[in-house]
Amino acid sequence: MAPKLEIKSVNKSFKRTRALSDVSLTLRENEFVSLVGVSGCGKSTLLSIVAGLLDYDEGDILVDGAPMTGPGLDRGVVFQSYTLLPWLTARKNIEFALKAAGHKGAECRRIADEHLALVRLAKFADSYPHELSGGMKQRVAIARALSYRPKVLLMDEPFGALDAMTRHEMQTLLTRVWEQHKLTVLFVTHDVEEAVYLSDRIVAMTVGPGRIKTEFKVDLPRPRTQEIISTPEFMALQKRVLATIREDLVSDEA
Ligand SMILES: Nc1ncnc2c1ncn2[C@@H]1O[C@H](COP(=O)(O)OP(=O)(O)OP(=O)(O)O)[C@@H](O)[C@H]1O
Repeated sequence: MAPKLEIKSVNKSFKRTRALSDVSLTLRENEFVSLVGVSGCGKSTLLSIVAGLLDYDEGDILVDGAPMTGPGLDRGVVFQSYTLLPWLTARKNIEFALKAAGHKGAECRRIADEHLALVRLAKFADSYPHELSGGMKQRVAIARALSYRPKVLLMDEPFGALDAMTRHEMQTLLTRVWEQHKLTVLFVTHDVEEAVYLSDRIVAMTVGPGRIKTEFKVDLPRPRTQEIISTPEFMALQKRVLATIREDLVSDEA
């Protein structure tokens, strides 16, 4: 299948820190890939670079075969902090993004409502962000990122600020939306269970400098429900990924 996102030999240094060293990664169409690794291994740096929000020193990034030159509507971005505009309702937040993508009047409303229904928030279309819970705000952010049909969805710890129950609900919702919409997703998380549950492939990064260490293919059947978390296959893979990350914690302490 054709690659949707190609990251080729990317290097990035901040003043004193070599944040990324020769990072290469390719995502196929409809592939869900998670980045995991100890704090400081460069996960967020890589995602911000791919989003076009951060410069990089060397390398190439291609989205659907075209060189990436900055932020663009070919990539949808969802961060941990809810990036909704507080003075706009849920619907207007989505319409705002759709207008930027070139959609007009009634069409914006139709697409916004369709995506609010997708994340089960149809009844909250006229609510302002301060009237919504954390999970609801993040659902609006996901609806907004999907509304303009990006080629790739970039998510940085999108459920990190949510309580465990809401987090599980959001994971289930994201899996459902991913299955319906055939999305290509690059997902950053600290939570290995979340990575195994959601992903087709898990890429473990390592520190000093940040680079790719190992990849794990997730061969668990789909569609997945939360019950899969307690199966021996799931737990065995989770253990292997955790062991790889823990090696870095041990070498840090040594
Ligand atoms: N704006 C910046 N200025 C200087 N150094 C930075 C900056 N942003 C990140 N770094 C450094 O780059 C390295 C990678 O940071 P990054 O935030 O990408 O890691 P991470 O894996 O996402 O960490 P975490 O899991 O804690 O979010 C770290 O050493 C960090 O200190």
